[in-house]
Amino acid sequence: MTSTLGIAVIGTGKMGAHHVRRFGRTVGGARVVAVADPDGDRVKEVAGTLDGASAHTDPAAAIAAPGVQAVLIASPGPAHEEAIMQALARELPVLCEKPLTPEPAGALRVMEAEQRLGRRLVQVGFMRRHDAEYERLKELLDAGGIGRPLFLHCRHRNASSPSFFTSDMLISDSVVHEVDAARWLLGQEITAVTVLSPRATSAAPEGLADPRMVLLETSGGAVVDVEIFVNCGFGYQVQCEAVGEAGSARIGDGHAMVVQAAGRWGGEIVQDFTVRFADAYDRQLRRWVAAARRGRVAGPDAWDGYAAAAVSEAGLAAARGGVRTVVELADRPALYR
Ligand SMILES: NC(=O)c1ccc[n+]([C@@H]2O[C@H](COP(=O)([O-])OP(=O)(O)OC[C@H]3O[C@@H](n4cnc5c(N)ncnc54)[C@H](O)[C@@H]3O)[C@@H](O)[C@H]2O)c1
Ligand SMILES: O[C@H]1[C@H](O)[C@@H](O)[C@H](O)[C@@H](O)[C@H]1O
Repeated sequence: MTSTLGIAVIGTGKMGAHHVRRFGRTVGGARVVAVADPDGDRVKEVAGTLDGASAHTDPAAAIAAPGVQAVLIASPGPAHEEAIMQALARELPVLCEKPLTPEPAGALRVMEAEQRLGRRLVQVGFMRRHDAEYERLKELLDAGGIGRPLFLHCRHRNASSPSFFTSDMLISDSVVHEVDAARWLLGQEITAVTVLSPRATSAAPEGLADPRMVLLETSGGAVVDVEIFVNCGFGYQVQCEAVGEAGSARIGDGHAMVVQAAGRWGGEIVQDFTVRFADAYDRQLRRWVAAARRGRVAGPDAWDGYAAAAVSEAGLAAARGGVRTVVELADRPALYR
């Protein structure tokens, strides 16, 4: 492998363009050599910011472009599986934005493809696992610092939702982060989901069930509550308080500076994920690049993407039926143990 990893970026919308900017600025050892997006103007604009990257409207062409050694997928969730399969057919390492696939069936097919290859090549962009605060909380829990965990109280607030957001996406696109974080922090699977939908905020677009309260039960007997509120108006907040038998620990309270002046004190609330998780995205990419150069993954894998999708599926059924829904999880293949 050459000293600089050649990357194809599939999907050059908000997140894809963000990742593209990281290569060459905060993430070394890799270079974007091809970009793809069905929106021809968009892909040309992003390619224009790069030195010599080819622009494609067909993702398959970008993945097959000369010099591509790894693939970063940042297209919408329903398009992930097809691009992953094209990358796996070439045995290329993949970093796929969350959700791996919106439904568990697609994730199972991805796992089957990896098992045929006999190795894990797919990493999922659950970037919270690379966030310094989440890492500290995980270390504390693993060291038994607050005793056996009983609860995780989570708040996940976005200032506003994009125009394409649906009520299902509050669960499959947003709460999916808490699902992965809870599985990772606790080292347990999610076994059942309950969803409560209070009266919607008047700030939400017509028909959007926002906010929601999602309750997750875990295989170790803990309970996780998640307030998901994607039109809260005031900013981007992701908080998590773990309560154990011997104490509690909380992350996500504040990230910006506090200014004291003219007889007042105060701070700003960050407005979106690109600011709150900037360091986590950098660390995620650096670790992925380092691992991809060795043909490995460095973080949540296809099993984690599958488990999260299975919980989302149960969550959507719970929301529709108004009842507690048990998560159906396949046996964990040996490759992912
Ligand atoms: N980890 C995070 O915090 C985070 C934050 C935002 C978005 N995301 C994820 O990133 C992905 C993209 O989200 P976004 O906010 O950038 O959306 P976006 O709508 O801004 O961008 C998506 C882009 O993909 C393109 N596209 C559509 N179909 C495609 C296909 N088949 N192949 C390639 N490109 C295609 C669109 O033209 C668009 O330019 C989603 O999976 C989303 O969940 C993750
Ligand atoms: O795609 C985004 C992204 O994953 C953010 O991290 C999350 O806060 C949003 O709710 C979601 O829509």
